[in-house]
Amino acid sequence: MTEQLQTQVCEACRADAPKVSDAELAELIKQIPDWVPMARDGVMMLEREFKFKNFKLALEFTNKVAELAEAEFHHPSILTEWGKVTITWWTHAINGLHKNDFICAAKTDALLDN
Ligand SMILES: C[C@H](O)[C@H](O)[C@H]1CNC2=NC(N)=NC(=O)C2=N1
Repeated sequence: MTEQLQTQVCEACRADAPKVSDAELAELIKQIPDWVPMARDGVMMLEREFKFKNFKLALEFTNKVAELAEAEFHHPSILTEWGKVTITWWTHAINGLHKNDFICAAKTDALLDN
């Protein structure tokens, strides 16, 4: 579980896929420390706010996340505002967190590097 998340790819979302355990979450979150695990309506999610100087930069980042989502065929909630983008990852098929969500959160962070 400690292999670099950024280098991994998502697997197909299956309804019978296992949710990450509390122990796995505690381990995986170490690689994505800026993300906040949270429960909304009983569904575990990972959320992070990204700050930008204006709306144009926020939108450019939004589009990069959209391309990532399509490449991995795993899609987040994206809230795009002036100077801020809030990304929330969870797996709809299992109503909770799958390793895919951690991989995509790590890949989202990597979008800031380029
Ligand atoms: C049909 C189903 O929506 C697809 O297999 C994919 C699309 N993208 C997805 N994204 C996320 N976050 N969770 C899913 O379960 C999911 N399923």
